[in-house]
Amino acid sequence: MTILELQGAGFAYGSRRVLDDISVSLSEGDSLGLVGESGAGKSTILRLMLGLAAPRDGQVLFDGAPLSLRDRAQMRRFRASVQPVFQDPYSSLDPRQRIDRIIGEPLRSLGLASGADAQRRIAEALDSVGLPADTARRYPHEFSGGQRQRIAIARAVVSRPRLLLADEPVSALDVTTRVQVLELLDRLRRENGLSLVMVSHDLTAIAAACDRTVVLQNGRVVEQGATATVLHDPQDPYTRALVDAVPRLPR
Ligand SMILES: Nc1ncnc2c1ncn2[C@@H]1O[C@H](COP(=O)(O)OP(=O)(O)OP(=O)(O)O)[C@@H](O)[C@H]1O
Repeated sequence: MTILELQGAGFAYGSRRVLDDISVSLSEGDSLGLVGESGAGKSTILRLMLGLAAPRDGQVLFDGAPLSLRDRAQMRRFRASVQPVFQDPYSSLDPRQRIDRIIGEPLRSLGLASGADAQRRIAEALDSVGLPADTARRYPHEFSGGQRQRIAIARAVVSRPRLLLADEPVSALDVTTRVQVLELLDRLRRENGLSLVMVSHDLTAIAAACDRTVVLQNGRVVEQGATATVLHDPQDPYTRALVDAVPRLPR
């Protein structure tokens, strides 16, 4: 079943059009990479997919129904189902809050669990990202970048979402940690049937995490398909230039 779909979506900041006629859909278990040079519109697509902005043209469908930012019941289901993971695990975690409070935030704001039930779900989320239970009682500054990104991912999965939207989730991390966080995302997908949209400049990360890839140029889709095909047999000259800029792509 389709979880989230953009149908002919267009967007503009003021009079400046930045997206045109974008159609992409995510079903259970799908993983989709969004690539394209800086300014191509990747983050803006994530904003539409997260319900942080409404498209000027076309529509966003959630479980087959148009997403309405004013429909509170629908937005509550949407927020529990579709969760973001941000780029920078340093600035995305409030340094004054204990980890259990940070991870429990979606449970509180969505009214999903409280008290012992919430603590159980926080412990489960920590376990699912490979962090020990005592992490809950500590503060962000006690953790490395990779551990912080695991904490951010624990916060993203605590509401038991169906879809994660990740904007450059590994670009702030060193190479070894990158691989570990990509493996974690892959395991969460396999074990929990999670779907993933990932924006990245790093085509190696896209190749590791995403079955399908959409290539954007100036707010338009120039190519989309199976990641292996898009990266190893690009049809569009723009995609070819992106791929040629990477010294070695894994086969
Ligand atoms: N708040 C804003 N106000 C005005 N223009 C914006 C705003 N945010 C983004 N833009 C413009 O919209 C276009 C698309 O930006 P967007 O951030 O979606 O691209 P991107 O592909 O994610 O880029 P990057 O890889 O650099 O993050 C760019 O031309 C950008 O300058």
